[in-house]
Amino acid sequence: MESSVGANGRIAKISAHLFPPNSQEPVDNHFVTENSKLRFLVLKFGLVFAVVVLNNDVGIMDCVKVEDGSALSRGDCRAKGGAPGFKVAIVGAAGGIGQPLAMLMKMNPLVSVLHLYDVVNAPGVTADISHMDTGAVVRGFLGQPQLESALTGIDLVIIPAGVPRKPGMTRDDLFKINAGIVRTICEGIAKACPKAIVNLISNPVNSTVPIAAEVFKKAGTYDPKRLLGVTMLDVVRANTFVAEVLGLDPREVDVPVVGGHAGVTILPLLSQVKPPCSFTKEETEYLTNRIQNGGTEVVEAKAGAGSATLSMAYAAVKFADACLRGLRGDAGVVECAFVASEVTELPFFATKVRLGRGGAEEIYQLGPLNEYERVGLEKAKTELAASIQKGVSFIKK
Ligand SMILES: NC(=O)C1=CN([C@@H]2O[C@H](COP(=O)(O)OP(=O)(O)OC[C@H]3O[C@@H](n4cnc5c(N)ncnc54)[C@H](O)[C@@H]3O)[C@@H](O)[C@H]2O)C=CC1
Ligand SMILES: O=C([O-])CC(=O)C(=O)O
Repeated sequence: MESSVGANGRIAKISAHLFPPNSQEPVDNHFVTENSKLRFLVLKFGLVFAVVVLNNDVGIMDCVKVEDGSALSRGDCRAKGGAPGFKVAIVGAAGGIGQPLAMLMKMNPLVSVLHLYDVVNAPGVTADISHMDTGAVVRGFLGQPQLESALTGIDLVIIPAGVPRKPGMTRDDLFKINAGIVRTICEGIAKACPKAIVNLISNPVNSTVPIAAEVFKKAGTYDPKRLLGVTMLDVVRANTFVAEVLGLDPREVDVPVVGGHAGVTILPLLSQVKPPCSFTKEETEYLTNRIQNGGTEVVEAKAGAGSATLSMAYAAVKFADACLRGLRGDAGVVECAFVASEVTELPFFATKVRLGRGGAEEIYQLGPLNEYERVGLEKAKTELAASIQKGVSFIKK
């Protein structure tokens, strides 16, 4: 491929490899797409960007591939001076959750490479996020043909892909559309990054996690420790609402939330709140209802414009960061997640888990429950059993 800025040897080399012929290999800091018009625009954008960046000796282009296949210079796939880190992919990166999540992950010092994949609008989000002067190198991927490239070599995949609720809908009403989306993405993960940790956000989580597990089992890649349904938003809400009642800073409050991620399956264990405290019956009922219906509260307030996105992006980053610290080998990283479990008779259940190099390395028991929580647990299990079975049957049918 000829370049109009061929006078500069370095740029000529870059331009020759922006879109390697017949290559599935994504090119760093460029949007990879099948659309030739878009390719041309992106190529132009990439060249202009390369000129600016190289002239200013800024590290973000340090990883552009050159003829001999090695990195152009200096950074080996991370921004100049950037600490070694993990490769993270966001699938559904152009969505309401995906965009702020991409922004926050670009700010995370544990991330060295950030892949942004979506079936629409990924070029704009990628260009936008890539201008942030933080360490992670950003690459964008658009559409199904790019899914495998987006996932290759990835350590942690975060999935906020799929449709959100509108007022009057339950999370289960999303199953029809989101089940197929999650299946396709998980087939891609099984092929391209079978050892990655997966953070699954797409609803209904109580069914999509079993779907993902069945896809991985079929592919022979299933490692139950590496598949985590994200229930962090329930914990974030519980901490906030409990702190309000207690008159504390929410950062000082820790509420375990177990079960699943829909209605009565969301079971806050108010008897185990830290710092130790007690609630009246009225407070317990108010808090339990508010935590269980936090998602609906946002759906109704947004009045048709979707569900929680900003608080979810915050919660997703909090959880992803915990997973990355676990991967790094940090001790004592404990968060709640919906995982394969033997804590109850159900095959999946959300509890506190210890995150380590292998994912959810230890799954904690429920601990002592009071009578109110024991009744709640039975209700949660009944609904959860049906949602789990629905997910399993979707793949096994
Ligand atoms: N686990 C949790 O606590 C929460 C889960 N959610 C769920 O997260 C999901 C996403 O919510 P929003 O970001 O608000 O929705 P959104 O509609 O704003 O964004 C979804 C994104 O997914 C993309 N997408 C659709 N099909 C795809 C595919 N096959 N591959 C990759 N990307 C695809 C869309 O193009 C869109 O950009 C919903 O299912 C929602 O219910 C939302 C809030 C909390
Ligand atoms: O309520 C929804 O549909 C989105 C969600 O899962 C939440 O906000 O907890």
